[in-house]
Amino acid sequence: MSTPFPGPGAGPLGGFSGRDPHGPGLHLEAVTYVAGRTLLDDVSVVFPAGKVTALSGPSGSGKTTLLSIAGGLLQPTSGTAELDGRETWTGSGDPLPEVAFVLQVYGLVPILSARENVSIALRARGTAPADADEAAEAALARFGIADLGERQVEELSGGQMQRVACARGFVVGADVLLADEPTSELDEGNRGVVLAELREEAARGAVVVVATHDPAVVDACDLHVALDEGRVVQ
Ligand SMILES: Nc1ncnc2c1ncn2[C@@H]1O[C@H](COP(=O)(O)OP(=O)(O)OP(=O)(O)O)[C@@H](O)[C@H]1O
Repeated sequence: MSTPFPGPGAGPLGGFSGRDPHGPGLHLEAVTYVAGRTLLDDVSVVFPAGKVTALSGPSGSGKTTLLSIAGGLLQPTSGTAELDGRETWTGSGDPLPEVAFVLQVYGLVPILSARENVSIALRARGTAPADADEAAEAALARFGIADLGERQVEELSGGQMQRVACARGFVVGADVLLADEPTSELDEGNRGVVLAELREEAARGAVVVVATHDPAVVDACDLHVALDEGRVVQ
């Protein structure tokens, strides 16, 4: 079964061409990151609001590093990452409240239930516990795992954990959603579900960036930025 959510096609230079470079979105300008060696080298790219951008590249090409700088987890060695004119690096390594991540390593708390893992993302932002729990259940349902809400995360399969991580990232309704390989453990049907949800987030105006190795995911995105050895090659 092919993905039921084909995008308009991710053309060459999709991350750059044909758009106002100053439009709403996440703007990275001449970003370089050095940690022993140069991991990102003079990267300038725009992730526009309302679009899903695929970030592809071989393993080790710098995708996670780029997402981390884009979302304010890491300070660039030089250059800037700005969300609508505001630097995402706030000096602490905490992301802006407008930014949500789906992390490649999930970052779930193993002894908490799936619902609790999703709920805490909202509670941390000040949502009342009962409302957060209700929204968490709805978010789990978006990814087809409503029945797993009470299960401890350490009892779940890799793919189930990945869907909990997706629910936790998506539940916030953030202005910026940065998803690092969110479909790597999923079968084709569940990959289609995640792609549809990514498109929903963009449709409500969010900046959505998805790091991926999967050509089917790239094809389903609106735009495509490719990295190789820390440089943008497409
Ligand atoms: N804190 C760090 N210090 C030194 N090197 C690092 C650090 N973090 C990542 N690296 C290296 O930087 C390079 C880019 O890593 P990164 O995780 O960004 O790549 P990636 O494209 O996301 O890879 P993958 O597809 O395997 O997840 C790799 O060679 C990695 O070993």
